[in-house]
Amino acid sequence: MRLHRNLVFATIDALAEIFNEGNYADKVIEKTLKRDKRWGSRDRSFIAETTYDIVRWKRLYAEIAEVKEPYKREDLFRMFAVWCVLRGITIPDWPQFEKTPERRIKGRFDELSRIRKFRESVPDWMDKLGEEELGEKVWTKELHALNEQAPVVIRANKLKTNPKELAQVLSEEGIETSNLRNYPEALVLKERANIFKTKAFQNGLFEVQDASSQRVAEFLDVKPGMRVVDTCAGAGGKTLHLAALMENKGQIIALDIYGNKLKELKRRAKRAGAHNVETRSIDSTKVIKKLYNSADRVLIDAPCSGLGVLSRNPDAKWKLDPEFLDRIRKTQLEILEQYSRIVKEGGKLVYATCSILPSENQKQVQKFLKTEAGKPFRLMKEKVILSSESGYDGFYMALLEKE
Ligand SMILES: C[S@@+](CC[C@H](N)C(=O)[O-])C[C@H]1O[C@@H](n2cnc3c(N)ncnc32)[C@H](O)[C@@H]1O
Repeated sequence: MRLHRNLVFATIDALAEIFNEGNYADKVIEKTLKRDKRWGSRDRSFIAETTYDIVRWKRLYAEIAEVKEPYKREDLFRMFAVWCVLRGITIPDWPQFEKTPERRIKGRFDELSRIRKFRESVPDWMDKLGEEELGEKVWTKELHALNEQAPVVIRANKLKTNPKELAQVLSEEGIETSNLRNYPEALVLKERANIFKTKAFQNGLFEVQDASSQRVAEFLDVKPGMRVVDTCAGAGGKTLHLAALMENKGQIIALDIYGNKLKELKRRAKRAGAHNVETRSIDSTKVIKKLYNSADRVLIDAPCSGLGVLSRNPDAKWKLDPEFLDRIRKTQLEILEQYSRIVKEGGKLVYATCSILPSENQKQVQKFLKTEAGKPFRLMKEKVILSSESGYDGFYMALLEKE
């Protein structure tokens, strides 16, 4: 691989913004890719993938390069040189890479690879917590899986198409996919591509949604004609899936505390042809109280650490901290206690997170069942999806019935 100066410089600029200014990697990359219209798809994927790679391996690379935060530009070039050496890419003879100690880099890599927190590149506190909660064996395997690049999975929108037909349409647009066994609506891309540009996407034939995430709406056991409340709907990944499972019949009320996310949800629902979705912003407790005892099904896709989706969002390793986790666990329990009241008698509730920590998952459900609001509920089943076992995101979901 020959490195192009403008692409490497764009990557270094993006890294400076992510590491030193604390901006979100996806947003920074999106902005960086708009910088030069002449960049083709290969150039764009070089910038995106290299930036994500160096974000993912930040601790390991910084340790090998012997640099400390806040990183100066020359430090970022040193980390970039580590990336090159470990991938067997010839270092260009630019002044920025003068005297790159290739042998020393390889030696340091071998040394540090013996220690999990360096090998898998995570902060000390996260490594300790993961081991405490999951045990040494599971955490080691899981962490390794969460450092793999995530495959691109899409969900065929059954309101408009089916996986077979969609695969054909995408193939005609030059995008090859394969089926995913046991995931009835999913297709996985054989090669990464900018699928948002396809006509199929613009016509609402699919959504990008990880395979594990596609399990959540299924778990809620919805039927056409039901009244369903999606309480933490965000931009509507699961809402749209629910609409498809309900064949557009019945009612879905999508809630979130952020109005801008719900705006995006509405745009996506229109594209997907989902007509039974109504959005409501939670701007006071009244919004929730008005819905008490009214829904056949309630989904709580709770805000969480996102530790199950590190392969998609490696940035979270550096943005999360133990205080945030404490706060989010409190919020999760409050949400469970309040929003569960929306379920009517005989109705069902799914509590889901994209975390793999029992303290955000099973333990929260157990705590909830002991509260006043939890008393009428019975845990019907729960599913723990580990990335190391499924090959997709880590997720948790619990189905509860109100008796
Ligand atoms: C895991 S995300 C939801 C993802 C979304 N369901 C999807 O499938 O695309 C959690 C969502 O909860 C929202 N949220 C955070 N605190 C909340 C609260 N107290 N009540 C309702 N929603 C909340 C966040 O804005 C975020 O959109």
